[in-house]
Amino acid sequence: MAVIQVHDKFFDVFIDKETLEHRIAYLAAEINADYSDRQPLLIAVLNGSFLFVAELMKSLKIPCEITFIRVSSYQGTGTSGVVKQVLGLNEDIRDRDVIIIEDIVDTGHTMAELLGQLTARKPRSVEIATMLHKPEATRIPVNLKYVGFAIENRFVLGYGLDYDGLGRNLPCIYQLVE
Ligand SMILES: O=P(O)(O)OC[C@H]1O[C@H](OP(=O)(O)OP(=O)(O)O)[C@H](O)[C@@H]1O
Ligand SMILES: Nc1nc2[nH]cnc2c(=O)[nH]1
Repeated sequence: MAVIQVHDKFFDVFIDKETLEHRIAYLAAEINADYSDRQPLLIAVLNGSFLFVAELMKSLKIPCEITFIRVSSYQGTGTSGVVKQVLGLNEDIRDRDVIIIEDIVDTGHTMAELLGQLTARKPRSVEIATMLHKPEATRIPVNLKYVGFAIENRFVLGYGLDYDGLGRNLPCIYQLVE
C-alpha cells in the first residue's frame, strides 16, 4: 500500500474512496427515510466536515437546509482538550430538526460541548451524523445516530481531516503509520 508523507509523519490508506462514498450514500438514504416528513437543518462543523457534508448532501432527496459552525480544539495529532466556538450560529434553531454533521468524534469533548450549546437554543430535535467515530477514545459518550465507520484509536487524515493544516484534500481516509 502506498505510503504518503505529510509534514514529519507517514500515512497509508485506511478507507478507500469508493468504500467511503458508498457508506456516505447509505447514511443519506437513512436520513431520507427518517426525515421523510420533515425539513432538517444540517449544521456542519468546520473545518473537517466540509467534504463529508458535501458528499452526504448530494444524496439527500428531502428538502433540507445547511449552515456552518466552526469550532477548533486540536493541535497536531493530539487534543488540547479545550473546545472553542470560533464561528457562532446566526440561524434561529428553535423548533427546528437539527442534524449536526461532523467528520470525526474522538474524545467526544467537541460534540458534548456543541450539543449543550445547541440544545440550549430549544430545537425540536437534534441528532448527530459523523463520518468517523473512535469508540475507544471517547471519554464523553454522546448519542451518535448516524456513524459512517467506527474505527480504532489511531490518528487519521484525509477527506476533510488534517494534520497541522495539510491533508484535507486527500480523497480517502489515511491512518498514521506508527
Ligand atoms: O471528539 P473530539 O476529541 O473533541 O475531536 C473531534 C473534533 O476534532 C476535529 O476538529 P479540529 O479541532 O481538529 O478542527 P478542524 O475540524 O478544523 O480540523 C473534528 O472535526 C471534531 O470537531
Ligand atoms: N486529523 C484528525 N483530526 C482529529 N480530530 C480528532 N481526532 C482526529 C484524528 O484522528 N485525525
